[in-house]
Amino acid sequence: MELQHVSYRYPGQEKGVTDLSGTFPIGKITTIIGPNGAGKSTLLKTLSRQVTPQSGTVTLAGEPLTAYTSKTLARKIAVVSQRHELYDDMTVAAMVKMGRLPYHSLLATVPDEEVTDFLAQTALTSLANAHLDDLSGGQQQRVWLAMALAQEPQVLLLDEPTTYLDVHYQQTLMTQLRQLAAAGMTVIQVLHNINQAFTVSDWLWLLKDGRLVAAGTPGDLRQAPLLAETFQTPIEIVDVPRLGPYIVQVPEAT
Ligand SMILES: Nc1ncnc2c1ncn2[C@@H]1O[C@H](COP(=O)(O)OP(=O)(O)OP(=O)(O)O)[C@@H](O)[C@H]1O
Repeated sequence: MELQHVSYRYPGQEKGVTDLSGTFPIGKITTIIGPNGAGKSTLLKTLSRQVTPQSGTVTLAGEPLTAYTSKTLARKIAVVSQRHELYDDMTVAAMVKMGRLPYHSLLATVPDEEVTDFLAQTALTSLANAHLDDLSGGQQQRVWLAMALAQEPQVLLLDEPTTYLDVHYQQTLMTQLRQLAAAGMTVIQVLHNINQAFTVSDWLWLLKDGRLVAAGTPGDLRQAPLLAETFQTPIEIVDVPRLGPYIVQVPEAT
């Protein structure tokens, strides 16, 4: 995916994203980082066509996003959503079947076999008949991932996917994202955990005040002054045995 001079302002607001240009490499994990309100979620919304930029172009495989029909786009781009109470009555299997809708006209005509693999990949097989409101936050998060995978997308977008996950499942998810990228999927996520972002990603976008401050490999962006300035907090990079360089927030000098 590529952005060229993309700007989006929320209706009647000054806030949003401004003049973003750059690429999201195919088959790689790109993580968008930056302080609260930097425009990370807004950028993801421009990539999923949830919002349409007032200026600039977002392209997928060389075509502007606006050229795709909704159904075609749903076969190319999937979003791992956050929890939504609207679906509490649905079973896990029915939710994952919804992910197959870009390939069928009706939910009722999606064969059970089509969701088996996606349930297995997300360790949900034994919960297939459970209702969403009977699941823990972490289990629900896996349902959203299973739905997105059922779309068999080229691009997977995730907004803070580790929010409801314990450290074990955070690690499991990051490993799974690495496997999906290795299989050719373009993974684009927003993370607040900066060390997780630097560890798991091939490419990073650093945003602040709606603008792109820097984009590059973790090695390019692992610079204490750049991160301290962007996050407005004192930062040092320390070498942790068996872990490598680690970004730590240090107390303000008194
Ligand atoms: N629906 C909305 N209507 C109006 N302004 C919005 C809306 N959503 C976000 N904004 C504003 O746009 C700017 C960017 O918000 P965005 O949610 O993209 O930031 P973010 O980097 O994802 O923040 P956070 O880390 O806090 O989730 C912020 O100033 C925010 O107040």
